[in-house]
Amino acid sequence: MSRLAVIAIGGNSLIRDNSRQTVEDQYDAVCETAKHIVGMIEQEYDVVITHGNGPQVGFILRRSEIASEAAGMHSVPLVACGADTQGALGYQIQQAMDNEFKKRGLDKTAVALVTQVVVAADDPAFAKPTKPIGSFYTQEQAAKIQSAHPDWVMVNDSGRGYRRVVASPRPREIVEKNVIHKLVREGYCMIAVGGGGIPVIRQQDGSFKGVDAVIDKDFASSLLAAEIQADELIISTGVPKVYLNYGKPDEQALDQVTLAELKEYVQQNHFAPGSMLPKIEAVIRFLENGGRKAIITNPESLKEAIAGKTGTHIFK
Ligand SMILES: Nc1ncnc2c1ncn2[C@@H]1O[C@H](COP(=O)(O)OP(=O)(O)O)[C@@H](O)[C@H]1O
Ligand SMILES: NC(=O)OP(=O)(O)O
Repeated sequence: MSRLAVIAIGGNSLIRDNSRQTVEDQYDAVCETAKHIVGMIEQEYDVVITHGNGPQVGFILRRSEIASEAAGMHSVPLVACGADTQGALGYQIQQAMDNEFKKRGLDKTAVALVTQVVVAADDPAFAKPTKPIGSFYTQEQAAKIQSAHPDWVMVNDSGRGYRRVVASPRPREIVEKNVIHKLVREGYCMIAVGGGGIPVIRQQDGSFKGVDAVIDKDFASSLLAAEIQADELIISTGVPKVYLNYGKPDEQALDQVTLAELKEYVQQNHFAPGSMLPKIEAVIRFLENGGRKAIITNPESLKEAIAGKTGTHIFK
């Protein structure tokens, strides 16, 4: 049987730089990533692709707020903005994967599945926003925005600029996990848990209700990978490997690491909160919940990484 992998694509990795943020630019980046994932599928992998939406969900929310302020249009709740990103990015990934399958003569079909993820209504994250969304601002821009929008919470996002943050509760259950598992094992290339999943709470009568938040896609991907008993969790982001002393003169790439060593490095603060740290925590959760192997690398290194030639490989 093929190996089953959940592969998480970063929302930032689809926005290549601040001057290239159009929908067409994003599709180019998606096509580039799709080529690398199809290369992986050719190596006997069944794949569930998950993706981030941090930049995209923030753009949609801001557009809606501006239209509401300027033209009295109805505003769009954050949960609906997240659902919009699942559809729009899911469409792009599905089309790019299908086109690449055809180009290479592979009899495969990609399916983007709208995915809801259950969170706890009393998750403390609702009172303490931490998830960066939308554009990056300079310190001066951020100060101006903050005085115009006193209700916004803004943070410095890993030294890359200032961003608005929203609540990011912990994912607890993936509502559509069984259908994702069934379809991927039937040979479909699944695209699921987009943007970390649409956050919903389970009400007393058992019904679901959407809530305004953005779930971390690495945490949701880790949960999905554990729930469908994936062989590997692969996190595709902006760097080929994880580093100790990242960005410093004595930076050191990690090739193979055990779970115990990784936990040590977390204690030593090697991973930036809001960027690499959530990925590391997602890997730790996957390995503690029955997973055996995780890889962190960038899209262009995927094929080499699954062959063990690059990337950071983490084992139990
Ligand atoms: N220790 C580290 N090793 C490698 N990259 C790191 C480290 N600490 C922080 N980073 C940064 O984290 C980034 C990945 O986070 P981010 O861009 O938020 O993810 P995503 O691809 O999911 O959008 C890398 O591109 C790198 O700039
Ligand atoms: N939802 C989410 O985690 O998105 P990013 O990966 O783009 O931050």
